This record gives sequence, C-alpha cells and structure tokens, in this order.
Amino acid sequence: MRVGFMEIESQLFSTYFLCFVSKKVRMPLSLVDHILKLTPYSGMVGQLHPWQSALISLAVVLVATVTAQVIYRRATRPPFRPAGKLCLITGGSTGLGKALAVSMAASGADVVIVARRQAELAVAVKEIEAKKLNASQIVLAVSADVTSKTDIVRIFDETKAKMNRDPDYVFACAGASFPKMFLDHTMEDFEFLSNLNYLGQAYIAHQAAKRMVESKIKDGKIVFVSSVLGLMSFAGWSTYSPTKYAVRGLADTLRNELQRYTINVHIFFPGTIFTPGFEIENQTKPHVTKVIEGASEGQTPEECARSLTKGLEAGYYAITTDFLTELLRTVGRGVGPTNGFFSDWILSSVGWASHFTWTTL
Ligand SMILES: NC(=O)C1=CN([C@@H]2O[C@H](COP(=O)(O)OP(=O)(O)OC[C@H]3O[C@@H](n4cnc5c(N)ncnc54)[C@H](OP(=O)(O)O)[C@@H]3O)[C@@H](O)[C@H]2O)C=CC1
Ligand SMILES: CCCCCCCCCCCCCCCC(=O)[C@@H](N)CO
Repeated sequence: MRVGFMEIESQLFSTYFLCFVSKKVRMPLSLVDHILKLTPYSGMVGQLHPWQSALISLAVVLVATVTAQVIYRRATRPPFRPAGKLCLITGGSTGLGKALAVSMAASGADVVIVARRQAELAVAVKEIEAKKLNASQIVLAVSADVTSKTDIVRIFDETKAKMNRDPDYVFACAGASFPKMFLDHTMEDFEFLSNLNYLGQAYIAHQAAKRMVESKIKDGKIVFVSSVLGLMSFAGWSTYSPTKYAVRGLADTLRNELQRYTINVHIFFPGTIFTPGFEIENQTKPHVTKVIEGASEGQTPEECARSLTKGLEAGYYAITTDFLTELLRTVGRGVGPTNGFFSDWILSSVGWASHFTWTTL
C-alpha cells in the first residue's frame, strides 16, 4: 500500500496524539518508524516515545523545507557579478551612493557617478579611483540634475560617448529629505521632493531600461533606493515617506514588466545612514521624529552599501538592513516575491504579531 506524505502527517498529528493521551490504544507506526524500517535500525520501530517521534518528524520536515528553500533560491536567483560591468550610480558623490561606487570599483566594475556639484564629484572620483581592482577600470563623473528630463538623456549619452557602452547596473541613490510637521510644509515642498525622490528615480529607470533593451544587455539591473519610510511612516515625514512608497509601486511594476528583457529590478529599504544628507535632515527634523527614530541604530554608508550588495548577491528583490525592517518587509510584501518562502512565512507571522505593538505607538 502506498502511504502518502499527508496521510502520515495526519496520522502523526491526530490519531497519534489521541493514542498518546488515552494510552489505551496500541500506537500506530509514526513517520519516523516508517523511515526507521528502511534503515539498519529497524529494531527500534515502535520503541520511540510518541513525543520523541513527533519531535524527530518535525525536525525532518523542517530540515527538508529549509533545504528546499535554499536549493530553490540558489537555482532561481539573478546573478550579481560586478567585475567588468558598467555601473551607473546617481547620487554617487556622497553618502550611500559614494560608498556603493567605491564598493563596485573594488569589485572590478567601471563606474559612472552622477550628481550636480562638480567639486564633490571630483573628490569622489579620486576616492573611487583609489579603490579600483585593476588599473584599466574607468571612473567617470557626470554632472547632472536627475529632476531634469534633458539631463537624464544627457547622462546616458555622455556615458555611451565616453565608455562606448550602456550601463549594465543602474543604482538610483540620488535623493534628499527635510522633515517637518505637515502644517509647517509649503505646497512647494511636496512638489520638490516628489520631483527628486520619485520622478528622479522613475526617469533614470526609464532611460536605463530603454538603453539596456537597445543594447541587448543580459541580466541588467535597476536598483531603486526606498527607505524604511517606504514601508511605514510616522510624524515628520509627510513630504518624504510618500515618495519612498511611490518608488516601491514603480519597482513592483517594473520587476514584473522588465523580466522579459532579463532586466532584474531590486528595491532597497535602508534605515538611518550617517551621511551628509542625514546631517542636513537633522537641521529641520521635529523633536517627536527624533524621539521615534531613537529605535533605529543606524549604519555608516559603507555598512549600508554592504547590506545592499549582500542582498544582491543573495538575489533578493526587496533588500533590508535590519531585523525590524525585515518584519515590515514580510508583512507588507503584497504580490512581490519572497526572499525565501519558508523564512518569510515565519517572519511575517512574527511581524503580524508585532503589529499589535506598533499600533500602540
Ligand atoms: N541617510 C539616511 O538616513 C537615509 C537615506 N535614504 C536614501 O538614500 C539615498 C541616499 O541618501 P544619502 O546618502 O543620505 O544622501 P546624501 O545627501 O548624502 O547624498 C545625496 C546624493 O545625491 C545627489 N543629489 C541630490 N540631489 C540631486 C539631483 N537633483 N540631481 C542629481 N543628484 C542629486 C547629491 O549630490 P548633489 O547635491 O551635488 O547633486 C549626492 O551625491 C536617498 O535616496 C535617501 O532618501 C534612505 C534611508 C535612510
Ligand atoms: C516595534 C518597533 C516599531 C518601530 C518603531 C519605529 C522605528 C523607527 C525606525 C525608523 C527609522 C527611520 C529611518 C529613516 C530613514 C530615512 O529615510 C531618513 N533618514 C531620510 O533620509
């Protein structure tokens, strides 16, 4: 007789439990017994205490599930191999963008950094050059404003003219924030940040995707930079958080739509990063905002860039930097892919339970 997996499991968790409680009925064979029968230890069949066999069965199921998850992820993850690639990084002159540019150069990539201020770009180019793996790698700076549509096209034209190819990987790091209470903001503040943080990333992604398709780039990457504030929000972030939620809407769309061109889309959700931008935002940040943010430890730009590259190496679509953001990611995943069907299921259960704590904040 063929015994199905589910039958064995239901035997284990229902009939078996009843037998155990009543202690009157003869114990049927458990999953472990069935396995033991096939091994040299068949003499132990029927000898195990019900709790022992239940626990061993659970452990077997757990190990099998985790193994299946690891095998599945490895088989399906998009490759991330920066060596020899052309990486274009907006906001690459300071903060997260610069740390990422240094890390890409250290991994053997050619790098194009984009920002407005020439002086900062020049300093960054020197720093990035110093970390190159090979002398032949090229580091280029393009001064441009990501909120300008003509500049966006020029960024890619200049890159093509000077590097003779289109970018393989594009990281949209340029962004800013100046938190205030909602009533203290002007309408222009909303317009300014939507233009920079949302449209700045949408325009870059649009031009990047067009060029990648034209140049038939295989396994191209577009990496969006959202924030913890793209998964949750609180007092002080009315102009900023919605732009980071918007980025996620775009990333979710493009992850699905650009698959046919083998362009891999990723989205990054960092917490506090100690950057020049963080210094600036703290000048206007309301007291209440600072108090709530006390819960977040923060990272150096280098640590943050490492969190991102680790996530890309693992092939994750949505990449976070700490445990709390992991919980937020799994409870708010929508129809996006998991970072592991089993571990995400466990995390989202924890996140769902934690929600009761969050709602009291
Ligand atoms: N710092 C933090 O705590 C967190 C930051 N983030 C996000 O990470 C990203 C990087 O932040 P961070 O490193 O702190 O920022 P920084 O302020 O340190 O750096 C911003 C970079 O973007 C460039 N930039 C700004 N405006 C424009 C523009 N209009 N056109 C082109 N380039 C521009 C800046 O150069 P220039 O001014 O010369 O143009 C600079 O290179 C942002 O998207 C931010 O929202 C997310 C979570 C936390
Ligand atoms: C039980 C736990 C509940 C959670 C409580 C809230 C935790 C606060 C952590 C939020 C940190 C804010 C990061 C801001 C990042 C950012 O994008 C800005 N710095 C802009 O640059």
